[in-house]
Amino acid sequence: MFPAPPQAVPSASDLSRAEIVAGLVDLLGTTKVDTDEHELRDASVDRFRKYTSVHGIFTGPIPAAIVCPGSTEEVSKVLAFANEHRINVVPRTGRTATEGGLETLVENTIVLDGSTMDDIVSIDPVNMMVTAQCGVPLQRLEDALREQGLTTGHSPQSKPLAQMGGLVATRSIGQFSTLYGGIEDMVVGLEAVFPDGTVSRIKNVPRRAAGPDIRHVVIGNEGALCVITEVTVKVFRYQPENNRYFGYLLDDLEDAVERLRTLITDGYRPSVCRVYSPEDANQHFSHFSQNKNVVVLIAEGPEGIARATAEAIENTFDGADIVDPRLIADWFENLNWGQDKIDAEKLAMLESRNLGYTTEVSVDWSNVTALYDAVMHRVKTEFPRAADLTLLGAHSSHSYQTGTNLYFVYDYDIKCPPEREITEYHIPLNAIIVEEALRLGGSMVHHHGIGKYRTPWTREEHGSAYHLLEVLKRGFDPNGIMNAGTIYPVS
Ligand SMILES: Cc1cc2nc3c(=O)[nH]c(=O)nc-3n(C[C@H](O)[C@H](O)[C@H](O)COP(=O)(O)OP(=O)(O)OC[C@H]3O[C@@H](n4cnc5c(N)ncnc54)[C@H](O)[C@@H]3O)c2cc1C
Repeated sequence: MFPAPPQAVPSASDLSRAEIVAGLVDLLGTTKVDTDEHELRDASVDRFRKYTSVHGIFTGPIPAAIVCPGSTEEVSKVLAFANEHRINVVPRTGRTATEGGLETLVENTIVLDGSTMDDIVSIDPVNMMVTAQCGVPLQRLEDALREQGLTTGHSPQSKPLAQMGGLVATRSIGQFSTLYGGIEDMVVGLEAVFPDGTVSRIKNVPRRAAGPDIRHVVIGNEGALCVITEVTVKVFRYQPENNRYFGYLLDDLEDAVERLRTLITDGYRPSVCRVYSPEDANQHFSHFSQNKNVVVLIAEGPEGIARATAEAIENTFDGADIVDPRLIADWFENLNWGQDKIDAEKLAMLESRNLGYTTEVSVDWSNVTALYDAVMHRVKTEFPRAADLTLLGAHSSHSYQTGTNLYFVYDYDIKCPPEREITEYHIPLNAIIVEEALRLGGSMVHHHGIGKYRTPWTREEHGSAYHLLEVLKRGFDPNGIMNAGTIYPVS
């Protein structure tokens, strides 16, 4: 039995839709309050419902307004107003969310769009940090840093579109994470606004032992506790001239994962460490993958470190078939997704009725291939529409001392009306992967966030520690106005 999609929730507000809009116009003026019907419809979903939305089908509550505050003070005013009148608020920035975090589950929601708060506040090349408002796209920040020979080291595939607020709110991770870490390793300090309008600024210090690390109340909150208005992240020297690219073909997934584990646990940190199953490899590397597992690695950093890392890679993958490094470098050049690829995907979905989604989980080293095998087996034997799958595979793309992630990819032909795509295909596949990750002691979500579609398992994910999450919600959002149904299941 697979879970049902989240259900619409009636508004708890004492104000009508028109009164909410009028109140927002009073606070911000008409130019910052958008009630255009098409914009509102689009704002009711994210990429979890990309197939239904491309067909113009919007079945959930349509928000009352999209507001675009120009300052932290205006964010504070909007939240205080929403809190007083119990209006649901969904924050957004780059709108690349994939897990339903942007769905407006409650009637007459306010969508709070931070993308117009887009100043790069300061670049500090001495103390190696950059401060940016929530609406700065990561690509723009990187371009500005690279002019000074610097980089954030953060490179999610959505870098051209995703913005700093959303990147921090989802605990995002980039392709070079094994060297630079996830966003949680990069955030030095930040500013956030809480539902009652309180503005909290966590100062920038190299480290401190002044109680629990309160940055982590904000990082990964997915708009369910507060709105992030500004962030400061570390920067590093950008030295691509030292990069060395590696590719290998291996017959056996377990062998590939074991060599990766050896490399990492021996203490090496290539920026990129990826192992693709043969099925997944075929969609990226059909020109050389030969139906084998493909390993992709990049050694980077200061010259001496890059050289030592490269030597360790060559030793660890000794005996595997070597791929021409130029093929790996070329592949990286075209990996990121801008608006052009999103638009092309929309056209393709309409023309071909074939769609691809992903579910990313993590697990310790001992259980990587067990998880892969279990998911492949269950999907093939239990998923009622297995015959419609055109791709099912996985890759590991972010590795740690104790384990790695598995990023499952699945494409399918849609042989049902568009409005049933989610329940017939996406939810069952997502459920199988999440259940198997939890069964093997892993995490049900590695980097996309819980959104609204993995909430059936939030309690199981956290076990007895779910209590801590509940206390955070009660403490920071007692009226339950922040992004209802995200992280926390609707009660
Ligand atoms: C093609 C593609 C590739 C992707 N690749 C990666 C990848 O490599 N790594 C990765 O980690 N993710 C990836 N993602 C997922 C997505 O890009 C990330 O989750 C990203 O961090 C979202 O940032 P955003 O600015 O688009 O946020 P949005 O989509 O606007 O919002 C995401 C979530 O954060 C909340 N939120 C947004 N802004 C704020 C704020 N200011 N304060 C509080 N809450 C807020 C929203 O309510 C929502 O729940 C990819 C997505 C796509 C479409």
